[in-house]
Amino acid sequence: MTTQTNGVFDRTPLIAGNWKMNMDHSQGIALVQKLAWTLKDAKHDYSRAEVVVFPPFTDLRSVQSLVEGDGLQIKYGAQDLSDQDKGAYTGDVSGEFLAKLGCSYVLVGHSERRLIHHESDELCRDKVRAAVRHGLIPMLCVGEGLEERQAGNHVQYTLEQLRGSLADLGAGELEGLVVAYEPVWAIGTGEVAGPEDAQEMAAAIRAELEKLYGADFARATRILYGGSVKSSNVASIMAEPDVDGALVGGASLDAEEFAKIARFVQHLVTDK
Ligand SMILES: O=C[C@H](O)COP(=O)(O)O
Repeated sequence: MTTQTNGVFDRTPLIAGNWKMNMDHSQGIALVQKLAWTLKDAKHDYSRAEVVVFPPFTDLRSVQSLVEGDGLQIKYGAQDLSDQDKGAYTGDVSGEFLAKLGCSYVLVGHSERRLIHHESDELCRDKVRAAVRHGLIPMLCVGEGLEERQAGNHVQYTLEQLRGSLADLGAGELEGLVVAYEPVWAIGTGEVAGPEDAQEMAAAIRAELEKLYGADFARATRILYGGSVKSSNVASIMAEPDVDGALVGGASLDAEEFAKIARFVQHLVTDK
């Protein structure tokens, strides 16, 4: 990644909106349209802060038509994918299909998949591999629960998830990988990890990536923070040198608020 920087490294900040199971396809179109207009009015420079949305599967074709038809610079991705490419896997969605819908990214191992659907590190690893196989950039989510945080094991726990979800994958296969650190106790709760907590974990993740894949890979990898991010707290989180963006849930459902978050980040980069 090039152009503007966060901290001391050359990485373009990324603001991602995970809609979760919200917004049907017509609501989704309206949200993307409003987001695009709001950012256009504000003269948002996408090369300084990339903007990505993760709608539900059923919205993707509509979002694709809108983005391609109107030549929007907003990117989009899916919230999950199968580790398999095709066959008797009822209800699953192949990375091949997502690539055909123009998805750039795919979330892997979001805490809601790990907790509600009991996805293991091994399955996440196979999903990362499936994403890469189809030219999708995996946005791998990791993060501890309240129990690990209170026991002081949060770094160890999160790095174990990271290693397990990337096991046997080589640096060459993972170009563009994005890691999202999401402390589960801060998701949708209004509790935000302090900027220093986000930095502590982002730095630990980067150091681990360096051990696994070397310094160049670690320097190029974007690490996002997720958990109750809003326009009122994004600036302090983004001021940390190892935090390269945000994975936003609830606040991404409001086009004006989400645009404001992206605008703040772009200004931080521009004003540096
Ligand atoms: O994917 C997004 C994260 O789970 C954060 O969600 P939230 O911003 O609603 O806390």
